[in-house]
Amino acid sequence: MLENVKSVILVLSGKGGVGKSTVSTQLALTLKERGFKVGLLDVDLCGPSVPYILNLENENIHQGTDGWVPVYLDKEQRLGVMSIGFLLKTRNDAVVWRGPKKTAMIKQFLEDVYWQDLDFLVIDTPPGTSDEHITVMENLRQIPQCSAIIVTTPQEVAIEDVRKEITFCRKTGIPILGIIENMSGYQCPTCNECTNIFSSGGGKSLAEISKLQFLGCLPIDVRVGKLAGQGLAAVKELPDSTTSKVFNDLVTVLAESIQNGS
Ligand SMILES: Nc1ncnc2c1ncn2[C@@H]1O[C@H](COP(=O)(O)OP(=O)(O)OP(=O)(O)O)[C@@H](O)[C@H]1O
Ligand code: SF4
Repeated sequence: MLENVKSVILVLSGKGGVGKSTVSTQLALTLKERGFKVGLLDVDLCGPSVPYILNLENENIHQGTDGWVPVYLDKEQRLGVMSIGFLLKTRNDAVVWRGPKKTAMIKQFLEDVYWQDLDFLVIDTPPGTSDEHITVMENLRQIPQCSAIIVTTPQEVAIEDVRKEITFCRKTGIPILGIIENMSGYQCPTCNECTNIFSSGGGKSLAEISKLQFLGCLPIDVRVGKLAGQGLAAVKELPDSTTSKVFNDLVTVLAESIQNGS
Protein backbone atom coordinates (compact mmCIF):
# COMPACT_ATOMS: atom_id res chain seq x y z
CA MET A 1 0.00 0.00 0.00
CA LEU A 2 1.67 3.13 -1.19
CA GLU A 3 -1.17 5.65 -0.65
CA ASN A 4 0.45 7.04 2.48
CA VAL A 5 3.87 7.45 0.89
CA LYS A 6 4.86 10.98 -0.17
CA SER A 7 7.89 10.09 -2.28
CA VAL A 8 9.37 6.88 -3.68
CA ILE A 9 13.08 6.68 -4.50
CA LEU A 10 14.26 3.75 -6.60
CA VAL A 11 17.93 2.88 -6.24
CA LEU A 12 19.13 1.28 -9.47
CA SER A 13 22.35 -0.07 -10.87
CA GLY A 14 23.30 -1.50 -14.23
CA LYS A 15 25.14 -4.44 -12.63
CA GLY A 16 25.59 -6.15 -9.27
CA GLY A 17 28.16 -5.39 -6.62
CA VAL A 18 28.50 -1.65 -7.25
CA GLY A 19 27.15 -0.70 -3.83
CA LYS A 20 23.42 -0.30 -4.51
CA SER A 21 22.40 -1.80 -1.14
CA THR A 22 24.99 0.29 0.69
CA VAL A 23 23.61 3.43 -0.97
CA SER A 24 19.97 2.40 -0.30
CA THR A 25 20.59 1.70 3.39
CA GLN A 26 22.78 4.76 4.01
CA LEU A 27 20.23 6.93 2.22
CA ALA A 28 17.39 5.53 4.37
CA LEU A 29 19.47 5.96 7.55
CA THR A 30 20.40 9.55 6.62
CA LEU A 31 16.75 10.42 5.92
CA LYS A 32 15.84 8.98 9.34
CA GLU A 33 18.64 10.95 11.05
CA ARG A 34 17.32 14.11 9.37
CA GLY A 35 13.90 13.54 10.95
CA PHE A 36 11.93 11.97 8.10
CA LYS A 37 9.71 8.91 8.34
CA VAL A 38 11.22 6.33 6.05
CA GLY A 39 10.53 2.90 4.59
CA LEU A 40 13.19 0.72 3.01
CA LEU A 41 11.96 -1.98 0.66
CA ASP A 42 14.49 -4.55 -0.54
CA VAL A 43 13.23 -6.28 -3.66
CA ASP A 44 16.65 -7.47 -4.79
CA LEU A 45 15.59 -11.11 -5.01
CA CYS A 46 19.05 -12.18 -6.20
CA GLY A 47 20.86 -10.89 -3.13
CA PRO A 48 18.64 -9.41 -0.42
CA SER A 49 21.38 -7.94 1.78
CA VAL A 50 19.44 -5.18 3.58
CA PRO A 51 18.57 -7.30 6.69
CA TYR A 52 22.28 -8.13 7.09
CA ILE A 53 23.47 -4.53 6.56
CA LEU A 54 20.96 -3.23 9.13
CA ASN A 55 21.64 -6.04 11.61
CA LEU A 56 18.04 -7.27 11.39
CA GLU A 57 18.79 -10.78 10.18
CA ASN A 58 16.97 -12.57 12.99
CA GLU A 59 13.80 -10.53 12.63
CA ASN A 60 10.58 -11.86 11.14
CA ILE A 61 7.78 -10.14 9.33
CA HIS A 62 4.20 -10.96 10.15
CA GLN A 63 0.79 -10.42 8.68
CA GLY A 64 -1.27 -7.77 10.47
CA THR A 65 -4.92 -6.86 9.88
CA ASP A 66 -3.94 -4.20 7.31
CA GLY A 67 -1.18 -6.16 5.54
CA TRP A 68 2.42 -7.19 6.15
CA VAL A 69 3.99 -5.27 9.00
CA PRO A 70 7.54 -4.02 8.31
CA VAL A 71 10.38 -4.60 10.76
CA TYR A 72 11.26 -1.36 12.52
CA LEU A 73 14.87 -0.43 13.19
CA ASP A 74 14.02 1.91 16.03
CA LYS A 75 11.49 2.15 18.87
CA GLU A 76 10.07 5.37 17.42
CA GLN A 77 9.30 3.49 14.18
CA ARG A 78 10.98 6.11 11.99
CA LEU A 79 12.61 3.48 9.75
CA GLY A 80 10.58 0.46 8.65
CA VAL A 81 12.18 -2.29 6.61
CA MET A 82 10.75 -4.96 4.34
CA SER A 83 12.93 -7.50 2.55
CA ILE A 84 12.62 -10.82 0.86
CA GLY A 85 15.56 -11.72 3.11
CA PHE A 86 13.19 -11.91 6.10
CA LEU A 87 11.49 -14.86 4.42
CA LEU A 88 14.70 -16.85 3.86
CA LYS A 89 16.22 -19.13 6.50
CA THR A 90 19.77 -17.87 5.92
CA ARG A 91 21.33 -15.10 3.88
CA ASN A 92 22.95 -17.67 1.62
CA ASP A 93 19.66 -19.30 0.65
CA ALA A 94 19.54 -18.26 -2.99
CA VAL A 95 16.11 -17.33 -4.26
CA VAL A 96 15.64 -19.82 -7.04
CA TRP A 97 12.11 -18.85 -7.92
CA ARG A 98 11.35 -18.50 -11.56
CA GLY A 99 10.12 -15.31 -13.26
CA PRO A 100 6.34 -15.40 -12.57
CA LYS A 101 6.79 -16.29 -8.89
CA LYS A 102 9.38 -13.54 -8.48
CA THR A 103 7.22 -10.90 -10.10
CA ALA A 104 4.18 -11.99 -8.03
CA MET A 105 6.23 -11.63 -4.86
CA ILE A 106 7.43 -8.15 -5.84
CA LYS A 107 3.89 -7.10 -6.67
CA GLN A 108 2.80 -8.35 -3.25
CA PHE A 109 5.61 -6.41 -1.60
CA LEU A 110 4.53 -3.24 -3.36
CA GLU A 111 0.82 -3.70 -2.68
CA ASP A 112 0.47 -5.57 0.61
CA VAL A 113 2.94 -3.99 3.00
CA TYR A 114 1.26 -1.74 5.51
CA TRP A 115 3.50 1.35 5.57
CA GLN A 116 2.34 3.96 8.01
CA ASP A 117 2.54 7.57 6.78
CA LEU A 118 5.95 7.85 5.12
CA ASP A 119 7.90 10.81 3.81
CA PHE A 120 10.13 8.54 1.72
CA LEU A 121 10.10 4.95 0.59
CA VAL A 122 13.55 3.87 -0.65
CA ILE A 123 13.49 0.78 -2.88
CA ASP A 124 16.61 -1.35 -3.34
CA THR A 125 15.99 -2.95 -6.73
CA PRO A 126 17.60 -5.95 -8.45
CA PRO A 127 20.53 -5.03 -10.71
CA GLY A 128 20.09 -4.77 -14.47
CA THR A 129 16.96 -4.53 -16.53
CA SER A 130 15.38 -7.89 -15.66
CA ASP A 131 11.74 -9.02 -15.32
CA GLU A 132 11.82 -8.00 -11.67
CA HIS A 133 12.78 -4.51 -12.74
CA ILE A 134 9.94 -4.24 -15.20
CA THR A 135 7.45 -5.37 -12.50
CA VAL A 136 8.73 -2.75 -10.08
CA MET A 137 8.65 -0.04 -12.73
CA GLU A 138 5.18 -0.93 -13.98
CA ASN A 139 3.77 -0.78 -10.48
CA LEU A 140 5.46 2.48 -9.67
CA ARG A 141 4.75 4.35 -12.86
CA GLN A 142 1.40 5.58 -11.47
CA ILE A 143 2.88 7.14 -8.33
CA PRO A 144 3.28 10.87 -8.94
CA GLN A 145 6.34 11.28 -6.73
CA CYS A 146 8.58 8.47 -7.91
CA SER A 147 12.15 9.02 -9.08
CA ALA A 148 15.33 7.03 -9.52
CA ILE A 149 18.92 7.31 -8.36
CA ILE A 150 21.47 5.38 -10.42
CA VAL A 151 24.59 3.99 -8.74
CA THR A 152 27.70 3.25 -10.76
CA THR A 153 31.41 2.68 -10.26
CA PRO A 154 33.97 4.68 -12.25
CA GLN A 155 35.01 1.86 -14.60
CA GLU A 156 34.02 1.79 -18.25
CA VAL A 157 32.05 -1.49 -18.03
CA ALA A 158 29.84 -0.27 -15.23
CA ILE A 159 29.26 3.00 -17.05
CA GLU A 160 28.19 1.11 -20.18
CA ASP A 161 25.60 -0.79 -18.09
CA VAL A 162 24.40 2.51 -16.66
CA ARG A 163 23.70 3.84 -20.13
CA LYS A 164 21.31 0.90 -20.62
CA GLU A 165 19.72 1.68 -17.23
CA ILE A 166 19.16 5.31 -18.24
CA THR A 167 17.52 4.24 -21.51
CA PHE A 168 15.37 1.78 -19.56
CA CYS A 169 14.19 4.47 -17.10
CA ARG A 170 13.45 6.87 -19.93
CA LYS A 171 11.36 4.22 -21.69
CA THR A 172 9.36 3.47 -18.53
CA GLY A 173 8.88 7.20 -17.89
CA ILE A 174 10.37 7.29 -14.38
CA PRO A 175 12.30 10.52 -13.81
CA ILE A 176 15.96 10.11 -12.92
CA LEU A 177 17.06 12.22 -9.98
CA GLY A 178 20.74 11.72 -10.75
CA ILE A 179 23.84 9.54 -10.70
CA ILE A 180 26.11 8.59 -7.77
CA GLU A 181 29.61 7.29 -8.42
CA ASN A 182 30.52 4.74 -5.73
CA MET A 183 33.95 3.21 -5.03
CA SER A 184 35.39 6.37 -6.50
CA GLY A 185 38.98 6.09 -5.27
CA TYR A 186 40.22 4.74 -1.95
CA GLN A 187 40.03 7.03 1.06
CA CYS A 188 42.76 6.43 3.60
CA PRO A 189 41.13 6.12 7.04
CA THR A 190 44.25 7.56 8.69
CA CYS A 191 44.95 10.68 6.66
CA ASN A 192 41.79 10.99 4.51
CA GLU A 193 43.91 11.11 1.34
CA CYS A 194 41.88 9.77 -1.61
CA THR A 195 43.75 7.65 -4.19
CA ASN A 196 42.14 6.88 -7.53
CA ILE A 197 42.90 3.19 -7.90
CA PHE A 198 41.06 2.86 -11.19
CA SER A 199 39.82 5.67 -13.38
CA SER A 200 37.65 8.38 -11.87
CA GLY A 201 35.06 10.87 -13.03
CA GLY A 202 33.21 8.41 -15.31
CA GLY A 203 29.93 8.91 -13.42
CA LYS A 204 30.26 12.67 -13.63
CA SER A 205 30.95 12.77 -17.34
CA LEU A 206 28.14 10.30 -18.00
CA ALA A 207 25.80 12.58 -16.02
CA GLU A 208 26.91 15.54 -18.14
CA ILE A 209 26.48 13.67 -21.42
CA SER A 210 23.06 12.34 -20.34
CA LYS A 211 22.00 15.76 -18.98
CA LEU A 212 21.43 14.32 -15.51
CA GLN A 213 22.32 15.72 -12.13
CA PHE A 214 25.55 14.35 -10.65
CA LEU A 215 24.90 13.52 -7.00
CA GLY A 216 28.49 12.98 -5.86
CA CYS A 217 31.43 10.59 -5.54
CA LEU A 218 31.56 8.08 -2.68
CA PRO A 219 35.10 6.81 -2.05
CA ILE A 220 35.91 3.27 -0.92
CA ASP A 221 36.04 3.87 2.81
CA VAL A 222 36.77 0.83 4.97
CA ARG A 223 34.97 2.50 7.87
CA VAL A 224 31.79 2.64 5.74
CA GLY A 225 32.26 -1.04 4.82
CA LYS A 226 32.43 -1.85 8.54
CA LEU A 227 29.12 -0.09 9.23
CA ALA A 228 27.46 -2.90 7.21
CA GLY A 229 26.14 -5.45 9.68
CA GLN A 230 25.61 -2.86 12.39
CA GLY A 231 22.78 -0.73 11.01
CA LEU A 232 24.64 2.49 11.70
CA ALA A 233 24.41 5.73 9.73
CA ALA A 234 27.62 7.17 8.25
CA VAL A 235 26.25 10.68 8.87
CA LYS A 236 26.16 9.92 12.59
CA GLU A 237 29.21 7.66 13.04
CA LEU A 238 31.54 9.37 10.54
CA PRO A 239 30.24 12.93 10.41
CA ASP A 240 33.42 14.36 8.88
CA SER A 241 33.71 11.78 6.10
CA THR A 242 33.13 12.42 2.40
CA THR A 243 30.41 9.74 2.53
CA SER A 244 28.55 11.68 5.20
CA LYS A 245 28.72 14.87 3.12
CA VAL A 246 27.43 13.16 -0.04
CA PHE A 247 24.43 11.64 1.78
CA ASN A 248 23.63 14.85 3.63
CA ASP A 249 23.69 16.80 0.35
CA LEU A 250 21.52 14.17 -1.33
CA VAL A 251 18.95 14.35 1.46
CA THR A 252 18.89 18.14 1.13
CA VAL A 253 18.02 17.71 -2.58
CA LEU A 254 15.29 15.19 -1.69
CA ALA A 255 13.88 17.34 1.11
CA GLU A 256 13.57 20.26 -1.31
CA SER A 257 11.89 18.04 -3.87
CA ILE A 258 9.11 16.98 -1.47
CA GLN A 259 8.67 20.54 -0.26
CA ASN A 260 8.23 21.75 -3.84
CA GLY A 261 6.09 18.73 -4.68
CA SER A 262 8.32 18.06 -7.71
N1 LIG B 1 31.88 3.14 -0.58
C1 LIG B 1 32.19 1.96 -0.05
N2 LIG B 1 33.24 1.83 0.81
C2 LIG B 1 33.56 0.61 1.31
N3 LIG B 1 32.91 -0.53 1.06
C3 LIG B 1 31.85 -0.45 0.22
C4 LIG B 1 31.43 0.77 -0.37
N4 LIG B 1 30.35 0.51 -1.16
C5 LIG B 1 30.10 -0.80 -1.05
N5 LIG B 1 31.00 -1.39 -0.23
C6 LIG B 1 31.08 -2.84 0.10
O1 LIG B 1 31.05 -3.55 -1.15
C7 LIG B 1 30.26 -4.74 -1.05
C8 LIG B 1 29.12 -4.69 -2.10
O2 LIG B 1 28.25 -3.61 -1.76
P1 LIG B 1 26.65 -3.75 -1.86
O3 LIG B 1 26.19 -5.03 -1.24
O4 LIG B 1 26.10 -2.48 -1.35
O5 LIG B 1 26.51 -3.82 -3.45
P2 LIG B 1 25.24 -4.17 -4.35
O6 LIG B 1 25.41 -3.39 -5.61
O7 LIG B 1 23.98 -3.96 -3.59
O8 LIG B 1 25.44 -5.72 -4.60
P3 LIG B 1 24.37 -6.80 -5.08
O9 LIG B 1 24.11 -6.51 -6.50
O10 LIG B 1 25.10 -8.10 -4.84
O11 LIG B 1 23.14 -6.65 -4.21
C9 LIG B 1 29.76 -4.79 0.39
O12 LIG B 1 30.63 -5.60 1.12
C10 LIG B 1 29.86 -3.33 0.87
O13 LIG B 1 30.08 -3.24 2.28
S1 SF4 C 1 49.35 9.29 3.69
FE1 SF4 C 1 49.43 7.39 2.56
S2 SF4 C 1 50.60 6.03 3.86
FE2 SF4 C 1 50.03 7.75 5.12
S3 SF4 C 1 48.21 7.11 6.13
FE3 SF4 C 1 47.53 8.16 4.29
S4 SF4 C 1 47.42 6.68 2.69
FE4 SF4 C 1 48.48 5.74 4.41
